[in-house]
Amino acid sequence: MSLLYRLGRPTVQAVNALRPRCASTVLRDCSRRSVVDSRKTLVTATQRVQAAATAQETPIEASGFEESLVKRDGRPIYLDVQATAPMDPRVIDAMLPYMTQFYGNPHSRTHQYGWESEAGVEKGRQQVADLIGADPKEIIFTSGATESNNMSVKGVARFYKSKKNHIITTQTEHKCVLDSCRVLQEEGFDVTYLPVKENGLIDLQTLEEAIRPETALVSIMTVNNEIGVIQPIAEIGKICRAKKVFFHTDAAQAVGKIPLDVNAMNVDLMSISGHKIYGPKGIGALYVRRRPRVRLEPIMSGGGQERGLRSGTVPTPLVVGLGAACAIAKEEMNYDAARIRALSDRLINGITSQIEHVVRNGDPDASYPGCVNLSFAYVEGESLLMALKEIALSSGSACTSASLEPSYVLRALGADDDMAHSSIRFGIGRFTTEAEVDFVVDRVVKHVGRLREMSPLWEMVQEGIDLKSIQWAQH
Ligand SMILES: Cc1ncc(COP(=O)(O)O)c(C=O)c1O
Ligand code: FES
Repeated sequence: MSLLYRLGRPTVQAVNALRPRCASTVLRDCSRRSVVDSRKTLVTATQRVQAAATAQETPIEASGFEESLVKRDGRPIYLDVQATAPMDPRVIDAMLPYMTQFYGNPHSRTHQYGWESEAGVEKGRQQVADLIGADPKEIIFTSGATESNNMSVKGVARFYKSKKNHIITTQTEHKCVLDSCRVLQEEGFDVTYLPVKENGLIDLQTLEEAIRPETALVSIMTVNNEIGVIQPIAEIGKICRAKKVFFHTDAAQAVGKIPLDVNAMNVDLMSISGHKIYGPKGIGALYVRRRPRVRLEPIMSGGGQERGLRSGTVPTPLVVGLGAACAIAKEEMNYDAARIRALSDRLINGITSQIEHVVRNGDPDASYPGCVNLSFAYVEGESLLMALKEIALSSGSACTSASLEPSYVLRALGADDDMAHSSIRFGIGRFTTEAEVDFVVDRVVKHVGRLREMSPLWEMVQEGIDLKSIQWAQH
């Protein structure tokens, strides 16, 4: 059988040695898209990759790091787990029999192949439900969090359209929530985009005041994908329940990473994504509360699978993989959390103890430690990303990484454009090692230092000039 089977229960080291070849650099992700940068020149992602490859780099001193510890296959270190995470080999182990042996259609009721497959799907449903304190009947399988978010926002709004026409969300949601809201606005709905405070968190009183008798839904994400802040979900749930408004949360970056309980938190709809929790891509789930019952208009029409809410044959191997990923996350959440926090502290302390003018974006306490977003003043984020080509990083979300526009999330926090342009997101996950973090700290410190030495602004700062006092010539 496969190498995975021969390994038995993998250790972190074994898992790391086997790390799937999925490290997509931010630049490669968007190879077919072209974008207009803030200076209005057309830049294709391919050109940017070439620029990165040919970037003239002043050689930096040998680091003294054992290269073999951090470079397993000659590819960059993967520090972009918010974009996607490598699959846990135990997940692949669970999925394989459903691709080889148990390949029946889970909706076939007339023979054993169907029953076997159905049993796999129902086990997966139970495992997903167990992770968030739900009943398995409340779990609907989808293709990912994008679909779950579309279903929740558009589905609830459209179902209750005759009675209610107002939706509340925040300015820092994932694009798929924001764009679903824009579509609803075109259909005549009214949407409130709540601002966030400087620390990235919403103000609960502002939320409460925004709720009207005609509000159908509040949609607020649990963990932000760019800055890692954790919104006060239980408090938001309490407010929504008291006001009898449905509460949806996009928990794509939170499920399996922090403890969540849909009942304790009064969540009515919760979006889940497989590939953010070391499961397969192309699968996700939506928790839909049964009591009090949430109704939604389905987006997909067809065979009426998934309680009529999501027609289409349920992909058994993917569901089994998502279930296994949830079961592992539940089992190992405390272990992972402690490891990731230690690595995160190591990264932040390593960088901030050696370079000044580094700002951590987002509330340092109410945040998931595996998502560290830092702004390096007087350094252009894009240049730093290109210099750090030994590390797969992103300046924000993968979907918008082709754009050189500063992040709308950082802007919503009130960051000025310069700081928003100089930000980098470090994503630490289950398979990140200490040696990798040390390597990253070493490279970041060296390259930030080198880029600052080339910056006239940095020179002025060193000379004690207050940049804010300068009258720049206007052309
Ligand atoms: C917060 C958040 N919501 C939704 C998504 C979309 O998830 P999926 O790729 O499963 O559609 C992502 C992925 O980037 C995310 O980070
Ligand atoms: S993949 Fe995360 S923002 Fe699109």
